[in-house]
This record gives sequence, C-alpha cells and structure tokens, in this order.
Amino acid sequence: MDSPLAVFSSAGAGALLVAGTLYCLFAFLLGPVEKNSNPAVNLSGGSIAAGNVRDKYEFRRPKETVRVTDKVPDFVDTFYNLVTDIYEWGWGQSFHFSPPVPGKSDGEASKLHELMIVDLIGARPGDRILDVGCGIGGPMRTIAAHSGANVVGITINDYQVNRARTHNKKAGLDKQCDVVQGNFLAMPFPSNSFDGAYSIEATCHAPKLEEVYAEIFRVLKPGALYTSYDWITTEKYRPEEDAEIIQGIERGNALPGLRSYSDITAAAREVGFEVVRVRDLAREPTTARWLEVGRMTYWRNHVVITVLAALGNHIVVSVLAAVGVAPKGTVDVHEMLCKTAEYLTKGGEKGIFSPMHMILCRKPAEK
Ligand SMILES: C=C(CC[C@@H](C)[C@H]1CC[C@H]2C3=CC[C@H]4[C@H](C)[C@@H](O)CC[C@]4(C)[C@H]3CC[C@]12C)C(C)C
Ligand SMILES: C[S@@+](CC[C@H](N)C(=O)[O-])C[C@H]1O[C@@H](n2cnc3c(N)ncnc32)[C@H](O)[C@@H]1O
Repeated sequence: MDSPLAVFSSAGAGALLVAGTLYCLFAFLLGPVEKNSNPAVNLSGGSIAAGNVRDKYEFRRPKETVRVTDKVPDFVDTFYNLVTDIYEWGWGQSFHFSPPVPGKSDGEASKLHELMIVDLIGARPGDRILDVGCGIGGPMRTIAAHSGANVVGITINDYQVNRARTHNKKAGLDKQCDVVQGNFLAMPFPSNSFDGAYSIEATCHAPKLEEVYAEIFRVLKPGALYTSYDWITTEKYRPEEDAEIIQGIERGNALPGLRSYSDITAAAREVGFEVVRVRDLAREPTTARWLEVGRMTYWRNHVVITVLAALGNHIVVSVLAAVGVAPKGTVDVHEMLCKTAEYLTKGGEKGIFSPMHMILCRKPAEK
C-alpha cells in the first residue's frame, strides 16, 4: 500500500497538472482580441508591483469623481496602471471607440477612425505630429504608417510608455514613432515645434480643458492644425434625471467631470484657436461597438480573470510564476470595468453621452 505521503503527493501532482492544463487552456484559447496584443497570462498591475495591486485599488477605488485638480494626473496614472493590460487584452492596442462602418470589422472601423485624423490635420511625410495622451500607441502606429509622418506621443503612465515602445519596435515603426512620459498639462516640448497634433479620448482626463488646449496651442507651429475626439455630455443630458449614469461613467474612467459639447468649442477659442469644424461622430450610427460594450460576454472574461487570480492565490502560483499570473486585485478592477461598461451603454442608449465629439482647430498663422 502506498504511504499517505505518496498518495498525497501524487494527488497533489495530479491537481497541479489539472490546474496547469486549465490555466493553459484559458490562456491560449481566450487570447487577446488582436494578434500581437496582450494575452490574459500577462495581466499585471502595470508599474504597480503584483503584491500591491489590491492595496492600490482599494486606495484608489473610484468611490467618487476626483475633482481636486492637482491630484488628477496622479490618480489617472494609477488608473492606467490598473486597467492598461485588461484594456489591451480585451479591446486591443487602441483605447478608444469608433463609429461602425458597414461591411468593415470593428478593427477596420477603428483604423478608419484613426486615419481620418491624417486627412483632418493634413499630416504629410516628414511632418512632426503630436499625439496627446497616446496610450500604448495603437493610433500612433496607424497614423505614422499611413502618412509617413513622425509621431511623438505623450502619456502620463510609464507602463504605457514601455508597452508603446515595445509595439513600435515590433511593428518596425520605432524610427518614426517616439513616446515620452509626461503630463500633457505641462509638456516637455519647445514652443512652435509640431506641424500638427491630435488627441483621441484623452483630454477628457484634464481637470480644466483650457489648460491642456493652451499647451497644445503653445507647441504647435503657427498655421498648424489640431483635432480631438473627446467625451462629452450631449444636449439631451438632464442632470436631474441622468446624473447617476454620468457619474458612473466618470468614476469608472477616472474622469474629473464630463464637459458639455459646448464647453469644447469655448475652451478652444479661449486659448486662441480658430475653430474649423465641430461634429459629433457618435450621432448617426445605432449599432456602434461602444454601445455593445455593455452586452459583451463579461462572464467569459470574468471567469478567466477570476480563475487566473485564484490560481495566483494558490500553491500552483509557484509553479506558474515563470509564466506570470494575474495579481490579486485584478478581479476587483475587472468588476469595476464591467459596471463602467453598463453605465457607458446606458449613457449611449439615452443619447446623453458621446465619446466621439470631434473638433478641428487651427493655430492662427503669423501675420
Ligand atoms: C477613453 C477611455 C477608455 C475607452 C475604452 C477603450 C474603455 C472604456 C470601458 C472599457 C472596457 C469595459 C469593459 C471591459 C470588459 C469587462 C473586459 O472583460 C475586457 C475589456 C473591456 C471591454 C474594457 C475595454 C476598454 C473600454 C471599452 C476612458 C478611460 C477615458
Ligand atoms: C483612453 S486613453 C486613450 C489613448 C489613445 N489616445 C488611444 O486612443 O489609444 C487616455 C490616455 O490619456 C493619457 N492621459 C491622461 N491624462 C494625462 C495627462 N495629464 N498627461 C498625459 N497623458 C494623460 C493616459 O495616460 C492615456 O494614455
């Protein structure tokens, strides 16, 4: 008869094998939405050490909208440490929404949305273009590859800088695309040094829109164009009825307070821009992917994350550490994103919110 120890160790080995196999199945079958993106096995806390993710999340849990102006960039940085890997894994390398295009996949529609910027700001080969709040650089690579321009991106989050640089290199675009860590409210670039600029769903993180617009205005050459796709509340928004939805969107996306569509034009004019065109790109289509977010198969993604995190707590972690396991706290962050998606869907369905308010501005040419 086998000794109790031998039975225990063979049962333990069996359990490890089953857990390991399950883990690999989840990791490989439920890979990233985009080829070359982040597989679930790599979910991390960004620049936050794995052991500190839960503490950081607890500390930063978005209980309420953060409106204390000077704390916002730091809060946003922590937010992106927590969500960047989940975004990349579940959404792709471009952290924005896009209008659907009949006959095109979500990925193609997203690229077309990015390519429209090349036309809007007239980016040409050799131009120096600024990407304000560049994420991990999905849009930057599309724009550089199609226009031949050199793109410099800025993001507050160091982890995103590394991720963007890795992807730029893989795509063979590291000569054309540069990424720096910095605050877009005080950019480390000389005045009059860019031939064009754009921002996609990023300036909504600025506590005061005029401050980021003033910086963009400063670094653009006279006569250069800037376009932005931004999050706004529409004219249908009624604070008395809709405040809960809008606050849900703000909390779950680390926003200091959504602005109304009319604030965007006012801020651009205030810093000296000529407003060339304004349009809400979310208005016409009804089946946009961004409306579908709330209906996505959460349970599937949630199961993967829960299993990965549970395994992380288990003894198997020591065996699997070599491949990397989701840190504690990932489940909470994911749960928060599920709720956020519900609010986004509600806001979109009611037509009180748009993530695609487009403005095109020009820095006046010198007389
Ligand atoms: C512009 C911003 C981010 C916009 C979007 C890229 C993200 C907004 C909500 C995110 C998501 C919600 C649900 C997640 C899902 C539960 C998970 O399993 C997989 C990832 C999600 C789909 C995730 C992806 C990115 C978003 C759509 C803000 C921050 C200003
Ligand atoms: C939703 S993501 C969009 C990223 C990118 N534009 C895209 O479409 O993939 C918002 C980006 O804005 C950046 N951001 C927010 N506040 C910032 C700040 N104060 N300074 C620099 N970047 C900031 C974030 O780090 C993040 O990269």
